[in-house]
Amino acid sequence: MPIEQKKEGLLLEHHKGPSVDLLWFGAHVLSWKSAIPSRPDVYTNRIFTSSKSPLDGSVPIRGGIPIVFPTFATPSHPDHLKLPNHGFARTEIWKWDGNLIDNQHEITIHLTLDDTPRTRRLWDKPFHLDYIISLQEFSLTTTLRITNTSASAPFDFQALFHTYHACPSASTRVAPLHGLTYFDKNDIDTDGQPKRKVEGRAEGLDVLHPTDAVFVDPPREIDAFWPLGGVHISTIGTPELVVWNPQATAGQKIAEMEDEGWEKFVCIEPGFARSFKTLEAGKTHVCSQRITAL
Ligand SMILES: O=P(O)(O)OC[C@H]1O[C@H](O)[C@H](O)[C@@H](O)[C@@H]1O
Repeated sequence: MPIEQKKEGLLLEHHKGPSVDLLWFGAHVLSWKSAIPSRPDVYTNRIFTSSKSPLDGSVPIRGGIPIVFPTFATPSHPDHLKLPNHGFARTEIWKWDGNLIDNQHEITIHLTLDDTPRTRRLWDKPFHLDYIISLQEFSLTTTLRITNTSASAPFDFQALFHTYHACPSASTRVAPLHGLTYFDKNDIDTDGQPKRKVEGRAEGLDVLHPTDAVFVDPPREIDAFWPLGGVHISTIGTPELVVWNPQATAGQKIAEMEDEGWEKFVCIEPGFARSFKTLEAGKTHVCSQRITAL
């Protein structure tokens, strides 16, 4: 059965072995089990989800691929001030709109979210979201289409795939980011804003220290690599990239984080994390990430 519908979500099982487990709550991808071309029979989970995270919808999930929309982090935009951290897309119940593709090569499904009286109380804008999840033999693609369904008014949003890549954080590097400008959310200037810096590690960024960096205009092709593996990430429509790992001191204080959880992931988050996208009435913006297991 390539697509199993469960009460709480879906299990996608590709004909060649990989699988994805996701919830209706937040359209949250919890796991992606994939092999790599050089070892096609060995499946590992490529996405970290904290074992202490309740999955019953009572609180946002710690791990997986949270969908951030319509604000990133603590809201700053005047239209966003009633929104929770990272917005509401990760805590709303999404609808399954059926399978788009289900064959030997890929399984592609489509979920949707529309504004409701509850979302309008937090952010008074009409919208439609399409979330398309595509599982191939060695890759997972997540695509978010954001549509402004107003007949007349634009809105400003942020959106991002807050992907918790399962990896040994102490030996993971992310590249190529060398020479790029980033804003360091762990180093705040006297004006209360993250300091602007330039990434200097030619061998790749590491997260040996607490890292919360928002890169501007990153390359569309990024690698994360560690001694026994890696992922290649291709993005579309995402002008910024966040790399986040709290390390122990901050990590121990994070809600729903399992013990030493920060040693098991690096978040690599393409999207709008600093800038806002203005979407005119009736228009759609598409953000996408394709993650290939290496
Ligand atoms: O605790 P959460 O709302 O899941 O956010 C976790 C982290 O997400 C992002 O990566 C932000 O850049 C961090 O500043 C934040 O701490």
